[in-house]
Amino acid sequence: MTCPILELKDLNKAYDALQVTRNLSLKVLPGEIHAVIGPNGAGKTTLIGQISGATPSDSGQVLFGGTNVTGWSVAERAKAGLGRTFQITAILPEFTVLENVALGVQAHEGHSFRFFRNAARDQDLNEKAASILTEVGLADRASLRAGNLSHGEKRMLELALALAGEPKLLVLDEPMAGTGPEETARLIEILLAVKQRCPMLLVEHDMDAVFKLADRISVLVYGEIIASGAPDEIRADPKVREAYLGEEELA
Ligand SMILES: Nc1ncnc2c1ncn2[C@@H]1O[C@H](COP(=O)(O)OP(=O)(O)OP(=O)(O)O)[C@@H](O)[C@H]1O
Repeated sequence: MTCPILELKDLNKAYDALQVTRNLSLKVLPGEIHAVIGPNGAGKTTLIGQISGATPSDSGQVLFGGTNVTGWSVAERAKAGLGRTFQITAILPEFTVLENVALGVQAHEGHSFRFFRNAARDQDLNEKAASILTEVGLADRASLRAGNLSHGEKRMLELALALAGEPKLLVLDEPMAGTGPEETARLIEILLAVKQRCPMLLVEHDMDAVFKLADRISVLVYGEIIASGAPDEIRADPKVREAYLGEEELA
């Protein structure tokens, strides 16, 4: 049997009397995009915090690559290969796009930020960074100041920064938020390409994007997963239609 890259077992989190996630279990398998959808306030952000380690769970377990990481910090999980993106931006606006990614590669390789002292290493970092920029479609923006990128391009750069950490799993928090239709279409293509080497857990409100990207979808309502399955199963599930998705959205 394939070992899940991420397995959540009976996770719970309450804020005072408000139970935000409830006996929440799910798996992300190698090679797949598993989307989590649900109405506002369903607990998606809280769940991402529980996965990344930013929000301690009251009970339950997070297994990453088969290892129990429940008690691990954000930094420890990130080091183990849990990449999170589309959060508060880590982009350095005064640096070029290439420098941003090269610094990300440098940080991942365990060097502190020494700002490019060794020429040979610079070249190696720059080559790795350039290859990641090609992967996310930003090669022609490499020498631009990151602050001058469009909103959608900044999202691609955030993805590039996450990839610089060579993650074993990417947790994507609303990657399509604020992007226009063209950029969304581009981002979908890029994420489908990235999926070939990195599985993802995707939280996203854009249903069109979710149904194009996801191999499996879990539907979260009031902190509970009410349905989990292939996109067609979710589309046809009466509980999901009733609880969350409008009939017309699924037509
Ligand atoms: N730190 C906190 N303290 C108290 N209540 C919180 C806290 N964080 C979240 N909540 C509450 O938990 C519930 C779930 O919030 P959460 O942000 O996880 O939902 P969400 O599914 O991400 O919503 P959205 O789609 O709007 O981002 C909400 O009722 C929210 O008010």
